[in-house]
Amino acid sequence: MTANPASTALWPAPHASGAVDATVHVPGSKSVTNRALVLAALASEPGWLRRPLRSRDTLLMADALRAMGIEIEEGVGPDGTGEAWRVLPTGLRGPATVDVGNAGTVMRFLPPVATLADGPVRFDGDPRSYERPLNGVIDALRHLGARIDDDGRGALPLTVHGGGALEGGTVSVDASSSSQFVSALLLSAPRFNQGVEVRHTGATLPSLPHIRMTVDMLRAVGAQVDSPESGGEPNVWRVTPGALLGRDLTIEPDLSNAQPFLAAALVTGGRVVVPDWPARTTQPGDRLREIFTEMGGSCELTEQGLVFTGSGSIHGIDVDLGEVGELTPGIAAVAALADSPSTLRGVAHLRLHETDRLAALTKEINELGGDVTETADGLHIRPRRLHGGLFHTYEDHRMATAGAVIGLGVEGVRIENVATTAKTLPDFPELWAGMLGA
Ligand SMILES: O=C(O)C1=C[C@@H](OP(=O)(O)O)[C@@H](O)[C@H](O)C1
Ligand SMILES: C=C(OP(=O)(O)O)C(=O)O
Repeated sequence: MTANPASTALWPAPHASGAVDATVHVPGSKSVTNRALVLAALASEPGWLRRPLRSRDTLLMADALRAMGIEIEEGVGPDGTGEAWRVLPTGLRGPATVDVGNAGTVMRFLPPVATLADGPVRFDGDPRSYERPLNGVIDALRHLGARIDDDGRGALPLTVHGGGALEGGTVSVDASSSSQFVSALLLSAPRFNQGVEVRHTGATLPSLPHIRMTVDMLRAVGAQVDSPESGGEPNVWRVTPGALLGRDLTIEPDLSNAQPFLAAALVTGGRVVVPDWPARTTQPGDRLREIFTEMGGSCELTEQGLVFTGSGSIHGIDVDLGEVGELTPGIAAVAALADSPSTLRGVAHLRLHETDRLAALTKEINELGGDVTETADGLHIRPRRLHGGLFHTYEDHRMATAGAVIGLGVEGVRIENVATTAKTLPDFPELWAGMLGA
C-alpha cells in the first residue's frame, strides 16, 4: 500500500445538496468482457462482443491477445447499433510481449493461453503486479506440461515458452488467495490435449460467483464442464477438450461498478435507476440488492432496470463478503456513514488486490475522523462524524469510488488520482457529475 507521489491531481468529491434522482447507464462488466475476449480468441470461428467494456483492464486484454496474433476489430455491431468488437481467432503466436498492467484477469487468464502459442510470451506489468499472487497458475501450468521462466517468486515478470499445445490433465491448486487461479485454468482447458481437472485444496475459496461465471461462459460457447454446482465433487472442476463456438454476446453492465451509484441513493435518501440490470447473472454485484436493502434501501427490478431507493437512514451490517470481495470498499464507505457499527468478514485476500484494501480503507477512513479497525479477515467499522480531507487511492479504482461515496455525505473530501478509475470505469467523474445533475 504505497501512495502515488507522482499523482498530485486532486478531485474535489461532490457533496450532495439533496437526494439524488437519476438514471445511470453503467458500462459493461470487466469480468464478462475479459472472459469473452479470451473465449473468442480460443474459438474455432469468429465471434462478436457487443457493448464491451472499454477500460484499461479490457484494452490490456485485447492488446495482449493481438500481440499473440488474434485480430480484434473495434467498431459497431452487425446491426449498426452500439459498440461491438469482432474477434477473429487464429493460431496463437510467439514471440510476444504482454503488459498486464495491474489487471488480475490479464495476469492470470493469459499465461494458460500463452502455453498454446508457438513461441515465447513475455509477461510484465505495473510494480503492484509483481506482488500479486500468481503461483497457483504458474505451478499448475508447469504440472500440466508448460515451460515457464520466472524469478522463482511465483510471480511476475515471467516468460511462458509456448509449445503450440499443452498436455493438460489433473492438477491441484490452492486458490485461497484468488479464485482467478481456477478460472484461468478452466478458460483455456478446452484447448488442452486432455482438457483439465482442477482440484482446489486450500482452506477457503473466495469469489465463487466469478468461478460460476467462468463455467457458465464456457458452457455458452459449447464447452463441456463438470462443476460442484452440477452435481460434481466439491472443489473440483473438469473441462473436456473440444472446439469452442464463436458467439454474438452482449456484455451485461458491470454490477460492481453500479455500486457507487446505488450507494449514492442510500447515502442521500434518493433514487437511482440502473437500466439493463440482468434478471439472472453470476456477477457478484447482484448481491448488492440484498446487502444495500439490509443497510436501509429498497429495490425493485422493473422494465426500466433496477430501481434502488434510499430511505434516508443507513444501517450497519454484519456480513461475510468472501464471495463478493470486490464490493468491500463500497460497502465500507457506506458503513462509515451508517447509524450503527458494521463487521465485514471473509475478505483477508483483499490484502493482495490492487492494493492492501483492508489497510487502505482503515487508514483513509480514519484520517477523515473515522473509527475502523482491521481484523484477521476484514474490518470493524464504527461510524463517527467524519470531516473533509485528502483521500488517497493507491492506484485502486474501488478506493477512488469509495472516497466519492463518502464525499457525498461529508463536505471537503478530495480524492487523489481519481483517474485510477480508468481501470474499469474511465467515465466515472462524468457519470458521477451526471447523476448529481451537474
Ligand atoms: O475472475 C474475475 O473476474 C474476478 C475475480 C475476483 O478475484 P479474486 O478471487 O482474486 O478476489 C474479483 O475480486 C476480481 O475483481 C474479478
Ligand atoms: C480485484 C479486482 O480486480 P482484478 O481483476 O485486478 O483482480 C477488482 O476489480 O476489484
